[in-house]
Amino acid sequence: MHQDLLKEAEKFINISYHELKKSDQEIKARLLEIKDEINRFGYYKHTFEELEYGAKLAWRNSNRCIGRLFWEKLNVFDMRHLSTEESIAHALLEHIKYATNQGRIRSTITVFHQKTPDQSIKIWNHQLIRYAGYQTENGIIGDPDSLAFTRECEKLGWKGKGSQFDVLPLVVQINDNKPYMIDIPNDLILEVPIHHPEYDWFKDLRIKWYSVPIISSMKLEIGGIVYTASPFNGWYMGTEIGARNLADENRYNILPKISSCMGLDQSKNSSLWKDRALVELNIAVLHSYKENKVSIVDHHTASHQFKQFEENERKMERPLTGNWTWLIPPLAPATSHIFYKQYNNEINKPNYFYQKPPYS
Ligand code: HEM
Ligand SMILES: N=C(Nc1cccc(CNC[C@@H]2CCCN2)c1)c1cccs1
Repeated sequence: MHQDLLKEAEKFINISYHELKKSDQEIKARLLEIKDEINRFGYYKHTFEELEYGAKLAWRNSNRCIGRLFWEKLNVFDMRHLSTEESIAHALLEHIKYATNQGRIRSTITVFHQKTPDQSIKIWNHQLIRYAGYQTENGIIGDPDSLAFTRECEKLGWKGKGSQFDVLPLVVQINDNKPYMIDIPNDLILEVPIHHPEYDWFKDLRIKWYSVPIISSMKLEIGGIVYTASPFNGWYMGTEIGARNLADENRYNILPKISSCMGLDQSKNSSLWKDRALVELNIAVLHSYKENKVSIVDHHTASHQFKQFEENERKMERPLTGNWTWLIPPLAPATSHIFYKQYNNEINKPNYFYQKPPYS
């Protein structure tokens, strides 16, 4: 058991210290320290520099991520010293504030204490900011993806307003303690009303989305150490909102409404009414975020940025890994160079991984 941990630690220290241009001397010394710590405690503690670079490497190794050109620009908040639910929840609110930055979104990760035999920290939210989903006798209100988590929050005493866009509370759990739940203050939640640059009726659909996607359900693994609470954010690619979150039938499913307002013929597939509604919805999303000065990237620009990332990695003689099925954008995929290439989907570490949900 400690052998694997030591092996993972050695691989990580060798890669990171080499890239950080440290001497062989330093590498050897650090490895001795870690070996000793593992022998005494069964795990070891990262320096801040190791944690910071490890979080960046994990982003660079995220095969499904099209946004990796900016992997070196990640703001890392070290919150490993926090040991109470209240202080952890407060740090999450600070993360939301700092990352949002009034719309000039800053890629940020907050890392809480590593998993050890006597301490595990779990954030129950999928994303720090997300809308509730309610099952009612006449269908689902809100985000169907949130049905299970919304029920957990209600079990913990939360009561939503029952609207299409109720922001869920934060839920933090240490070990097997009763989960700690708090509402996010409204002034911390920056949202964008979705309007269309030409179709004035679009605003009557009364749809909006939140500015900052902050993934809080994945774990970060660096050199054999697992950080089960390590929420991270970037900014949205428009298609995530316009081609999936608002468009999927099992999400907000608004294409039929848009198509009716556009007066399209929904009686036959070949009118491509779905495609026309999709394009206008995605134009509206990009237009609205830009109008509100909230960071967003269109899928064409994001593809070009990813191409630059590929070139940088080749120049640095690092083998590129990627997951084609996630990298191609869901809208006009064949207009992206990604569509025409194959990618090695090998999983390198450090990386971000799914973990089993704390509730079920
Ligand atoms: C800066 C702007 C960024 C953009 C535009 C971006 C874009 C994306 C998109 C579009 C996806 C696919 C998501 C989906 O289809 O559900 C994705 C996946 C992913 N991104 Fe990025 N990303 C960015 C930054 C980051 C950062 C800062 C991290 C971590 C430090 C990150 C880690 C990941 C991971 C781990 C996945 C895979 C998630 C999964 O497997 O469910 N990304 N990214
Ligand atoms: N732009 C983003 N999008 C993103 C990134 C990772 C994961 C997700 C959520 N993906 C899960 C959904 C639900 C199933 C398929 N997609 C979104 C970012 C979120 C956090 C950093 S970047």
